[in-house]
Amino acid sequence: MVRTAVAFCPGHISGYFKKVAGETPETTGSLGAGIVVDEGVRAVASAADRLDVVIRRVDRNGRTLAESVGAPPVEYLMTELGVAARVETTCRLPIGSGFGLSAAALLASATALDALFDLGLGGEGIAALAHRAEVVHNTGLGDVAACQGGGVVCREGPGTAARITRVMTDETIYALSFGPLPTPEVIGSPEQLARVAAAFPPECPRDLAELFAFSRAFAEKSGLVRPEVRAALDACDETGVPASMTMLGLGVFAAGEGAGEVLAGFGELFPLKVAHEGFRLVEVRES
Ligand SMILES: Nc1ncnc2c1ncn2[C@@H]1O[C@H](COP(=O)(O)OP(=O)(O)OP(=O)(O)O)[C@@H](O)[C@H]1O
Ligand SMILES: CC(C)(CO)[C@@H](O)C(=O)[O-]
Repeated sequence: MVRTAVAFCPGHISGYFKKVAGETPETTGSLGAGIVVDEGVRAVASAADRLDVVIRRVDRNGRTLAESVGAPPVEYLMTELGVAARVETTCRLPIGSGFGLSAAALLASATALDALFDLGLGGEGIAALAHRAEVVHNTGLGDVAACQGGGVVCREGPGTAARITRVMTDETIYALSFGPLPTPEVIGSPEQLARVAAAFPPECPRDLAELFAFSRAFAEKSGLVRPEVRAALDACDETGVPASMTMLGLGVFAAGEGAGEVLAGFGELFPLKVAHEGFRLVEVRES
Protein backbone atom coordinates (compact mmCIF):
# COMPACT_ATOMS: atom_id res chain seq x y z
CA MET A 1 0.00 0.00 0.00
CA VAL A 2 1.31 3.46 -0.97
CA ARG A 3 0.11 6.37 1.18
CA THR A 4 -0.08 9.80 -0.42
CA ALA A 5 -1.28 13.15 0.85
CA VAL A 6 -2.65 15.91 -1.38
CA ALA A 7 -2.91 19.59 -0.43
CA PHE A 8 -3.65 22.89 -2.16
CA CYS A 9 -2.72 26.50 -1.54
CA PRO A 10 -3.97 29.56 -3.47
CA GLY A 11 -1.59 32.08 -4.96
CA HIS A 12 -1.21 35.69 -3.90
CA ILE A 13 -0.84 38.82 -6.02
CA SER A 14 0.95 41.38 -3.89
CA GLY A 15 -0.07 44.95 -4.71
CA TYR A 16 2.30 46.75 -2.37
CA PHE A 17 4.65 45.81 0.42
CA LYS A 18 7.29 47.05 2.83
CA LYS A 19 9.90 44.73 4.31
CA VAL A 20 10.14 44.43 8.08
CA ALA A 21 13.53 43.02 9.10
CA GLY A 22 13.19 41.32 12.48
CA GLU A 23 15.68 39.56 14.73
CA THR A 24 14.50 36.15 13.49
CA PRO A 25 12.77 34.76 10.38
CA GLU A 26 9.58 34.58 12.44
CA THR A 27 9.65 38.33 13.11
CA THR A 28 10.79 39.18 9.59
CA GLY A 29 8.27 39.68 6.79
CA SER A 30 6.35 42.52 5.27
CA LEU A 31 3.45 44.86 5.65
CA GLY A 32 1.27 45.25 2.60
CA ALA A 33 -1.87 44.35 0.70
CA GLY A 34 -2.82 42.06 -2.13
CA ILE A 35 -5.28 39.50 -3.45
CA VAL A 36 -5.37 35.79 -2.64
CA VAL A 37 -6.48 34.14 -5.90
CA ASP A 38 -8.06 30.77 -6.67
CA GLU A 39 -5.20 29.52 -8.85
CA GLY A 40 -2.22 28.26 -6.85
CA VAL A 41 -0.21 25.12 -6.17
CA ARG A 42 -1.29 21.53 -5.62
CA ALA A 43 1.19 19.28 -3.81
CA VAL A 44 1.22 15.48 -3.64
CA ALA A 45 3.54 13.92 -1.07
CA SER A 46 4.51 10.27 -0.75
CA ALA A 47 7.18 8.65 1.45
CA ALA A 48 10.53 8.07 -0.24
CA ASP A 49 14.06 7.09 0.72
CA ARG A 50 15.41 10.54 -0.30
CA LEU A 51 14.27 14.13 -0.80
CA ASP A 52 12.70 14.39 -4.24
CA VAL A 53 10.83 17.45 -5.53
CA VAL A 54 9.24 17.68 -8.97
CA ILE A 55 7.69 20.96 -10.16
CA ARG A 56 5.18 20.89 -12.99
CA ARG A 57 3.48 23.76 -14.77
CA VAL A 58 0.42 22.63 -16.71
CA ASP A 59 -2.01 24.26 -19.13
CA ARG A 60 -5.74 24.66 -18.61
CA ASN A 61 -6.26 21.06 -19.77
CA GLY A 62 -3.70 19.64 -17.38
CA ARG A 63 -1.08 19.02 -20.06
CA THR A 64 2.48 19.49 -18.81
CA LEU A 65 4.09 22.67 -20.15
CA ALA A 66 7.29 22.48 -18.12
CA GLU A 67 8.81 20.20 -15.53
CA SER A 68 11.83 20.65 -13.29
CA VAL A 69 13.45 18.79 -10.43
CA GLY A 70 14.53 20.29 -7.13
CA ALA A 71 13.31 23.22 -5.01
CA PRO A 72 15.54 24.31 -2.10
CA PRO A 73 12.70 25.90 -0.08
CA VAL A 74 10.61 22.71 -0.29
CA GLU A 75 13.63 20.54 0.48
CA TYR A 76 14.27 22.78 3.49
CA LEU A 77 10.82 21.85 4.81
CA MET A 78 11.68 18.17 4.76
CA THR A 79 15.06 18.72 6.37
CA GLU A 80 13.47 20.78 9.14
CA LEU A 81 10.79 18.12 9.63
CA GLY A 82 13.30 15.27 9.54
CA VAL A 83 11.41 13.41 6.82
CA ALA A 84 12.15 12.14 3.30
CA ALA A 85 9.45 12.24 0.66
CA ARG A 86 8.70 12.74 -3.00
CA VAL A 87 6.77 15.97 -3.39
CA GLU A 88 5.18 16.74 -6.77
CA THR A 89 3.79 20.22 -7.20
CA THR A 90 1.51 21.40 -10.00
CA CYS A 91 0.55 24.92 -10.97
CA ARG A 92 -1.01 26.68 -13.96
CA LEU A 93 0.30 30.18 -13.30
CA PRO A 94 3.88 31.07 -14.24
CA ILE A 95 6.47 30.73 -11.49
CA GLY A 96 8.54 33.75 -10.48
CA SER A 97 6.01 36.19 -11.90
CA GLY A 98 4.37 37.76 -8.91
CA PHE A 99 1.70 35.15 -8.09
CA GLY A 100 3.26 34.05 -4.81
CA LEU A 101 3.73 30.47 -5.98
CA SER A 102 6.79 29.84 -3.81
CA ALA A 103 4.67 30.51 -0.75
CA ALA A 104 1.81 28.45 -2.16
CA ALA A 105 4.17 25.56 -2.88
CA LEU A 106 5.56 25.71 0.64
CA LEU A 107 2.16 25.81 2.33
CA ALA A 108 0.75 23.04 0.15
CA SER A 109 3.86 20.87 0.55
CA ALA A 110 4.05 21.38 4.32
CA THR A 111 0.35 20.56 4.66
CA ALA A 112 0.77 17.38 2.63
CA LEU A 113 3.90 16.32 4.54
CA ASP A 114 2.20 17.02 7.87
CA ALA A 115 -0.70 14.75 6.89
CA LEU A 116 1.48 12.08 5.27
CA PHE A 117 3.59 11.61 8.39
CA ASP A 118 0.91 12.55 10.95
CA LEU A 119 3.16 15.26 12.40
CA GLY A 120 0.39 17.21 14.11
CA LEU A 121 1.78 20.62 13.12
CA GLY A 122 -1.60 22.30 12.90
CA GLY A 123 -2.37 25.26 10.64
CA GLU A 124 -0.31 27.73 12.66
CA GLY A 125 2.68 25.39 12.74
CA ILE A 126 2.50 24.77 9.00
CA ALA A 127 2.29 28.48 8.26
CA ALA A 128 5.16 29.32 10.61
CA LEU A 129 7.40 26.70 8.99
CA ALA A 130 6.50 27.80 5.45
CA HIS A 131 7.11 31.46 6.32
CA ARG A 132 10.50 30.62 7.80
CA ALA A 133 11.42 28.73 4.63
CA GLU A 134 10.49 31.75 2.50
CA VAL A 135 12.45 34.22 4.59
CA VAL A 136 15.50 31.97 4.91
CA HIS A 137 15.59 31.52 1.11
CA ASN A 138 14.71 35.16 0.33
CA THR A 139 11.85 34.02 -1.90
CA GLY A 140 9.13 36.06 -0.24
CA LEU A 141 8.09 38.08 2.76
CA GLY A 142 4.32 38.23 3.16
CA ASP A 143 2.76 35.72 0.78
CA VAL A 144 2.63 32.87 3.30
CA ALA A 145 0.86 35.09 5.82
CA ALA A 146 -1.61 36.19 3.16
CA CYS A 147 -2.40 32.63 1.98
CA GLN A 148 -3.53 31.47 5.42
CA GLY A 149 -6.96 32.64 4.22
CA GLY A 150 -8.65 34.17 1.19
CA GLY A 151 -9.81 37.58 0.10
CA VAL A 152 -8.34 41.00 -0.55
CA VAL A 153 -5.86 41.04 2.29
CA CYS A 154 -4.02 43.71 4.27
CA ARG A 155 -1.13 42.60 6.45
CA GLU A 156 -0.46 44.99 9.33
CA GLY A 157 2.58 43.29 10.76
CA PRO A 158 5.36 40.87 9.77
CA GLY A 159 5.01 37.12 10.06
CA THR A 160 2.08 34.72 10.15
CA ALA A 161 0.68 35.72 13.56
CA ALA A 162 0.31 39.45 12.80
CA ARG A 163 -3.03 41.17 12.24
CA ILE A 164 -4.49 40.55 8.79
CA THR A 165 -7.75 41.99 7.51
CA ARG A 166 -9.61 40.29 4.64
CA VAL A 167 -12.33 41.67 2.40
CA MET A 168 -14.24 39.24 0.17
CA THR A 169 -15.43 40.06 -3.34
CA ASP A 170 -16.75 38.12 -6.33
CA GLU A 171 -14.99 40.37 -8.84
CA THR A 172 -12.88 38.68 -11.51
CA ILE A 173 -9.22 39.65 -11.49
CA TYR A 174 -7.42 39.57 -14.86
CA ALA A 175 -3.68 39.01 -14.78
CA LEU A 176 -0.95 38.57 -17.32
CA SER A 177 2.78 38.02 -17.06
CA PHE A 178 5.60 39.16 -19.33
CA GLY A 179 8.05 37.01 -17.39
CA PRO A 180 9.80 36.67 -14.05
CA LEU A 181 11.26 39.42 -11.92
CA PRO A 182 13.57 37.56 -9.51
CA THR A 183 12.26 38.28 -6.02
CA PRO A 184 15.64 37.93 -4.27
CA GLU A 185 17.09 40.66 -6.53
CA VAL A 186 14.59 43.15 -5.15
CA ILE A 187 14.13 42.10 -1.53
CA GLY A 188 17.85 41.46 -1.21
CA SER A 189 18.76 44.97 -2.41
CA PRO A 190 18.97 47.70 0.28
CA GLU A 191 18.64 50.38 -2.41
CA GLN A 192 15.48 48.83 -3.91
CA LEU A 193 14.01 48.23 -0.44
CA ALA A 194 14.58 51.89 0.48
CA ARG A 195 12.59 52.99 -2.59
CA VAL A 196 9.89 50.46 -1.77
CA ALA A 197 9.66 51.74 1.82
CA ALA A 198 9.43 55.34 0.62
CA ALA A 199 6.57 54.40 -1.72
CA PHE A 200 4.62 52.39 0.86
CA PRO A 201 1.06 53.62 1.59
CA PRO A 202 0.46 53.16 5.33
CA GLU A 203 -3.26 52.52 5.26
CA CYS A 204 -5.23 49.37 4.40
CA PRO A 205 -7.55 49.39 1.38
CA ARG A 206 -11.23 49.29 2.30
CA ASP A 207 -12.16 47.57 -0.96
CA LEU A 208 -10.81 46.36 -4.32
CA ALA A 209 -10.93 49.85 -5.82
CA GLU A 210 -8.69 51.22 -3.08
CA LEU A 211 -6.35 48.24 -3.43
CA PHE A 212 -5.81 49.12 -7.08
CA ALA A 213 -5.41 52.82 -6.29
CA PHE A 214 -2.86 52.25 -3.50
CA SER A 215 -1.04 49.53 -5.49
CA ARG A 216 -0.71 51.69 -8.58
CA ALA A 217 0.60 54.68 -6.65
CA PHE A 218 3.11 52.36 -4.98
CA ALA A 219 4.21 50.80 -8.27
CA GLU A 220 4.81 54.19 -9.85
CA LYS A 221 6.65 55.66 -6.85
CA SER A 222 8.77 52.53 -6.21
CA GLY A 223 10.39 52.70 -9.65
CA LEU A 224 9.68 49.00 -10.23
CA VAL A 225 7.56 49.46 -13.38
CA ARG A 226 9.40 48.08 -16.41
CA PRO A 227 8.67 49.08 -20.06
CA GLU A 228 6.50 46.08 -20.97
CA VAL A 229 4.43 46.61 -17.84
CA ARG A 230 4.19 50.34 -18.58
CA ALA A 231 2.62 49.69 -21.99
CA ALA A 232 -0.10 47.48 -20.51
CA LEU A 233 -0.77 49.95 -17.68
CA ASP A 234 -1.05 52.82 -20.18
CA ALA A 235 -3.62 50.82 -22.18
CA CYS A 236 -5.66 50.24 -19.02
CA ASP A 237 -5.44 53.95 -18.14
CA GLU A 238 -6.72 54.91 -21.60
CA THR A 239 -9.85 52.82 -21.06
CA GLY A 240 -10.38 53.66 -17.40
CA VAL A 241 -9.56 50.13 -16.20
CA PRO A 242 -8.04 50.02 -12.68
CA ALA A 243 -4.72 48.17 -12.93
CA SER A 244 -1.33 47.81 -11.31
CA MET A 245 1.88 45.77 -11.47
CA THR A 246 2.12 42.35 -9.86
CA MET A 247 4.72 42.42 -7.11
CA LEU A 248 7.23 40.96 -7.72
CA GLY A 249 6.85 39.97 -11.31
CA LEU A 250 6.81 41.50 -14.77
CA GLY A 251 3.06 41.43 -14.86
CA VAL A 252 -0.17 43.37 -14.60
CA PHE A 253 -3.40 42.72 -12.75
CA ALA A 254 -6.68 44.53 -13.40
CA ALA A 255 -10.41 44.29 -12.79
CA GLY A 256 -13.67 45.75 -13.90
CA GLU A 257 -15.44 46.23 -17.21
CA GLY A 258 -13.13 45.93 -20.17
CA ALA A 259 -10.13 44.70 -18.13
CA GLY A 260 -10.00 41.32 -19.85
CA GLU A 261 -10.34 42.79 -23.31
CA VAL A 262 -7.60 45.38 -22.77
CA LEU A 263 -5.07 42.94 -21.27
CA ALA A 264 -5.81 40.13 -23.73
CA GLY A 265 -4.02 42.19 -26.37
CA PHE A 266 -0.73 41.90 -24.47
CA GLY A 267 -0.39 38.16 -23.95
CA GLU A 268 -1.80 35.09 -22.21
CA LEU A 269 -4.58 36.24 -19.94
CA PHE A 270 -5.33 34.57 -16.59
CA PRO A 271 -8.88 35.24 -15.39
CA LEU A 272 -8.81 34.68 -11.62
CA LYS A 273 -11.35 34.69 -8.82
CA VAL A 274 -10.59 35.93 -5.34
CA ALA A 275 -10.06 32.85 -3.16
CA HIS A 276 -12.51 32.37 -0.31
CA GLU A 277 -10.14 30.20 1.73
CA GLY A 278 -6.42 29.63 2.17
CA PHE A 279 -4.23 26.53 2.19
CA ARG A 280 -5.89 23.22 2.93
CA LEU A 281 -5.53 19.43 2.94
CA VAL A 282 -7.38 17.82 0.01
CA GLU A 283 -7.07 14.12 0.82
CA VAL A 284 -4.93 11.32 2.20
CA ARG A 285 -5.20 8.11 0.25
CA GLU A 286 -3.84 4.57 0.51
CA SER A 287 -3.55 2.79 -2.82
N1 LIG B 1 5.23 25.65 -7.90
C1 LIG B 1 6.35 25.47 -7.19
N2 LIG B 1 6.67 24.24 -6.71
C2 LIG B 1 7.79 24.04 -6.00
N3 LIG B 1 8.69 25.02 -5.71
C3 LIG B 1 8.40 26.27 -6.17
C4 LIG B 1 7.23 26.57 -6.92
N4 LIG B 1 7.25 27.91 -7.23
C5 LIG B 1 8.39 28.41 -6.70
N5 LIG B 1 9.07 27.44 -6.06
C6 LIG B 1 10.35 27.57 -5.37
O1 LIG B 1 10.50 28.90 -4.90
C7 LIG B 1 11.64 29.51 -5.51
C8 LIG B 1 11.39 30.98 -5.70
O2 LIG B 1 10.24 31.15 -6.49
P1 LIG B 1 9.76 32.66 -6.82
O3 LIG B 1 9.66 33.43 -5.54
O4 LIG B 1 10.64 33.22 -7.87
O5 LIG B 1 8.33 32.37 -7.44
P2 LIG B 1 7.00 33.13 -7.07
O6 LIG B 1 6.72 33.01 -5.61
O7 LIG B 1 5.99 32.63 -8.03
O8 LIG B 1 7.35 34.63 -7.41
P3 LIG B 1 6.92 35.93 -6.57
O9 LIG B 1 7.67 35.81 -5.26
O10 LIG B 1 7.40 37.05 -7.42
O11 LIG B 1 5.45 35.90 -6.38
C9 LIG B 1 11.80 28.75 -6.82
O12 LIG B 1 13.15 28.86 -7.29
C10 LIG B 1 11.48 27.33 -6.37
O13 LIG B 1 12.62 26.77 -5.69
C1 LIG C 1 7.96 40.55 -1.35
C2 LIG C 1 6.76 40.04 -2.11
C3 LIG C 1 6.16 41.13 -2.96
C4 LIG C 1 7.24 38.91 -3.02
O1 LIG C 1 6.19 38.27 -3.63
C5 LIG C 1 5.70 39.48 -1.15
O2 LIG C 1 6.27 38.40 -0.44
C6 LIG C 1 5.17 40.51 -0.17
O3 LIG C 1 4.21 41.22 -0.55
O4 LIG C 1 5.72 40.60 0.94
